[in-house]
Amino acid sequence: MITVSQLQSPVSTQSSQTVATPICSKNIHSGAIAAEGIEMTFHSGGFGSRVLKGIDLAIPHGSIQILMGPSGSGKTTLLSILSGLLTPTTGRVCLLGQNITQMSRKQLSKFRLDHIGFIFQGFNLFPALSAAQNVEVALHLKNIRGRKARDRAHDLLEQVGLGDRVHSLPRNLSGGQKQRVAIARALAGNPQLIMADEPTAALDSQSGHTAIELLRKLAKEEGVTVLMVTHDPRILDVADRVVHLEDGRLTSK
Ligand SMILES: Nc1ncnc2c1ncn2[C@@H]1O[C@H](COP(=O)(O)OP(=O)(O)OP(=O)(O)O)[C@@H](O)[C@H]1O
Repeated sequence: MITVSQLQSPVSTQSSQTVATPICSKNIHSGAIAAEGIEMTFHSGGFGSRVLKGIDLAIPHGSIQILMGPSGSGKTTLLSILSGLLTPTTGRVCLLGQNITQMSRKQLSKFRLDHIGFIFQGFNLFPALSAAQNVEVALHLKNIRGRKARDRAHDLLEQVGLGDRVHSLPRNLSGGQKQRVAIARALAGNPQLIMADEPTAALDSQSGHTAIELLRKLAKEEGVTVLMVTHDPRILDVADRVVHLEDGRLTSK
């Protein structure tokens, strides 16, 4: 599992970027998310554990893709590699036509901030900040401040069904409500890609439905590409494709 603190490395949006951004070749990588020959081996105590054994994946813009598989099969590892949080042992990942595997750390941090919304487990909200302020933090990272940030945060919380809880502190919210604040925060920067690890796991039936409908709308009406790990059967109805990770390889069923 990945925590939000790993996702939110502080990034200066003002940095002067002089290094050219690595571009992917058009023939293979015209979709939103593409991966080629991804392998991942973890080393510990002198042993190597080969978790991913050659993953190829192409996900079109505006689609909802689900990644399933048994516990320990490498779903979180793959999602982390596809979102640039982990570097694969071999292979390359192209997001929105850019080769993230060749990016410098600085380029990658900026790319994630500009283009990816993360909804991962362990929502890690700032305990002293209200729901709205937690969302505003994500907007500040994108240089959206003041009234504009407040209005947008309230609007996002409204969309996830928390319009009446904008001033609540995390300790006064249920697990499902906190998860919805985390979803609102992930959407704050209008990301083109959403990477989610069990986004509806903590949600009751009504909240789960609201979150799923929101993701569906983002994909179908705004062309956002959603890749998520989930076991939630409710999401299968809105998915364009479900891929299964088994024994280090992907199968499409
Ligand atoms: N940083 C790491 N170092 C060593 N091994 C790791 C590391 N991260 C993951 N693993 C191992 O890789 C395998 C896949 O882990 P991963 O968390 O990706 O699986 P998962 O399918 O997401 O599991 P779950 O559904 O239980 O969350 C596991 O055997 C895990 O122990």
